[in-house]
Amino acid sequence: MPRAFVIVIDSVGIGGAPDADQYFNGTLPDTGANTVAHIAQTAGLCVPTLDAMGLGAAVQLASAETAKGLDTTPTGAWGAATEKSRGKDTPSGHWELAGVPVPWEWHTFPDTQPAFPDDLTAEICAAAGTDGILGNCHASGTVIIEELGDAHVQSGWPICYTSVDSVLQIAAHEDHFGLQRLYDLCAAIAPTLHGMKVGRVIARPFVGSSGNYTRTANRKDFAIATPAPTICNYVAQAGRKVYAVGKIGDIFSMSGISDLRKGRDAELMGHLDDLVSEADDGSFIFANLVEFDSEYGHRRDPAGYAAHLQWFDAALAELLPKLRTNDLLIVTADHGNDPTWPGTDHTRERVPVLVHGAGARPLGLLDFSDVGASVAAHLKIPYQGEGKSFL
Ligand SMILES: O=P(O)(O)O[C@H]1O[C@H](CO)[C@@H](O)[C@H]1O
Ligand SMILES: [Mn+2]
Ligand SMILES: [Mn+2]
Repeated sequence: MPRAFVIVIDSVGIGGAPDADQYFNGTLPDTGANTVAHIAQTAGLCVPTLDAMGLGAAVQLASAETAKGLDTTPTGAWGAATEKSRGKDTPSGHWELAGVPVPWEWHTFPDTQPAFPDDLTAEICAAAGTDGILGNCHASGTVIIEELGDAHVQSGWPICYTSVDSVLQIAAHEDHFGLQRLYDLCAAIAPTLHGMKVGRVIARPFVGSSGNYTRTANRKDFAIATPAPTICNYVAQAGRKVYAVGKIGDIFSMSGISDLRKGRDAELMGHLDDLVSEADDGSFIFANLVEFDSEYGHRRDPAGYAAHLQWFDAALAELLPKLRTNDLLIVTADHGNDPTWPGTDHTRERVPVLVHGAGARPLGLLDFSDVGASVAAHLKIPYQGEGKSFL
């Protein structure tokens, strides 16, 4: 029986979103942002496997820009997908890839201090058992723990911050505040935030001492439930297994998912390698590799981003020959995060859809949800999500 692998390389956008002018980093619209093309231009990019799957061709189709050095004639099926959900965040992108565009406007918090309404702050304090919170503003997560880490350790107050995304993030020290206490705090306030149509409460634990605070891999997202069944649910309803790798479990609140494997990106590639040999016939393997976004995109580090793409390209080159004859593997992304762009937020972009196991052909301009529909078609299961199969 056929199996389907979808690997989301988080934030690897290819420019050209027709509505980029409606999305911002600060006051600057995302018009012209292009994660892959601008990394190739500023840092240099050597990704022969992705390019052979169609990455360079997809950049050109999406944005009419050329990604320097990406000029191979594709030997895979390739296209560029456009998002319709009104959000350039991770849940919007993943849900739509999974066949469920977001039907509502997300609630975001203003770029003011305080950013959060007083009644919400009071609820956080009550749940945390503290007299106040720190932060209460838009921030970069690595910068705010540098700035407020000492005050957090001294006062015991949680550091609460947000971004242009529909999120409330809480940073707290694993030893001084406690990891489980942080998770419990996020879980306690999540229903209120979800009721406000805030997509996620994110626990951002960190360790270390003054001048040396670092975030750990124990990040946990408490996401709002999807408004309709996703490809994960349809696969599960057909009696097949759904393996989630990385953040996928959090993004879909584990709905439809029967096996979860987590870790840093290098470990996640190891999990994918294991799953190529051990995943059940007829199953769906859905992976997210987050470090493109969290370590390099938000940190505006084009050289680091290029190196991580090159690492992934080499790992993918080792994985592809191990796939079985009937396996389908799709590499795609959920939004952009151009590391050459002002600000530290995501950028509204089209994403690549690079398909191994479906011949060599251009698929043209696609919708995000065509990915979910194609997985269903490949697995030959009933599917009532959005999208049209490109197979
Ligand atoms: O700066 P950090 O904490 O990495 O935050 C980033 O991560 C959040 C969730 O992916 C985004 O909304 C962005 O703000
Ligand atoms: Mn993302
Ligand atoms: Mn992000």
